[in-house]
Amino acid sequence: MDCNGYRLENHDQNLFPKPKVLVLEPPPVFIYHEEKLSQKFHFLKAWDSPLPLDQFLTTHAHSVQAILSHGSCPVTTNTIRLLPSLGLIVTTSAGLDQIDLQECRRRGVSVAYAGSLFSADVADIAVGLLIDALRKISAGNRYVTQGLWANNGDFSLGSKVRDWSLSCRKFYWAPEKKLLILNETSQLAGGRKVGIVGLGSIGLEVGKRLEPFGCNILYCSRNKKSSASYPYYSNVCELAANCEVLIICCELNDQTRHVINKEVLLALGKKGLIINVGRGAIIDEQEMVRCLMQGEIAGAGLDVFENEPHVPSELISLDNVVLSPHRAVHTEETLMASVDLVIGNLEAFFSNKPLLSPVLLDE
Ligand SMILES: O=CC(=O)O
Repeated sequence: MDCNGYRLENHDQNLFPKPKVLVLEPPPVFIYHEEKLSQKFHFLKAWDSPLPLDQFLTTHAHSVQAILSHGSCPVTTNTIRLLPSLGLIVTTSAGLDQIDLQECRRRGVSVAYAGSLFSADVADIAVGLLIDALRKISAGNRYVTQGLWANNGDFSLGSKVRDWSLSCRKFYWAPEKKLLILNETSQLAGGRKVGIVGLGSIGLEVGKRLEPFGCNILYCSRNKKSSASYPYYSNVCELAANCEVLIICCELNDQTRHVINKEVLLALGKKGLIINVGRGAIIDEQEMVRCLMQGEIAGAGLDVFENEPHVPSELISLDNVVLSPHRAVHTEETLMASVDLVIGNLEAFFSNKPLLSPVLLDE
């Protein structure tokens, strides 16, 4: 038995009750893997109770030592204050904007999170959205499924992932082949310029995936990264002015809320494309919708929105916008890994051992 009064393995439920963990709203790991999680812990399901949240929390105030949370479930000052025995919040997300970290710091509540568990999956979606928006894959799908192709419609052209400058194009006539040959080596003028906002683990994975496409990567983040050789911009507006695609990979906090504003979008320009796999509120969404509608930017690929699951209706009808339901983080495989990480963190906490993926709160 550990010093919290729990035995995590082979427990007799009467002698050694399972540790109680509060769930405010069920994260996908809980929805898909409740049975596995429930073998070890007793979950108090706030969303399932007829009691109003505050009353539910007050009822269980002294038995809740841990909360299981997720990216779109706020853990507020009020919730933390109503739980005097709370010692841990484990969130299945990499983002932490939904948790009042200041209150956690003040109260000495530890936080565990997903760290870089999902970074590769998120980067895959970022690149997928980019290629889709440039080459109009989803728009093409609609065109075919709506029967427009069969009706002799005209589907508009997309543009290259690898940008070629017209001035460098060279064609020559090869009489033996009776062909007009495009001289590729002499005409590669340099890749499409992609600006990454936030060069953390997701941003680095995005860069790694786009380099083989011949893209020129630029980035902007809080600090210049000594490990990255990409050109650095301290100002996001300058970055936008110097690239054709802007990919948002940073976290949401007071400094990054609406950092992609009208000025940045106009700097990105009429041929510019914006991809967001960070958080919706990093972009001023209303302004982005206006820019898309008025052709101030060329298109967007969006996995996150300001008021999820609500997506501005204007975006739904636009063919230059690709939408995804905030699923960049999850694949079947990472969801399984996420369950193990949640269990590992909760077991560590209830056994007074170091957390597997702690958030460093003392900054
Ligand atoms: O968006 C999801 C996450 O932060 O993990």
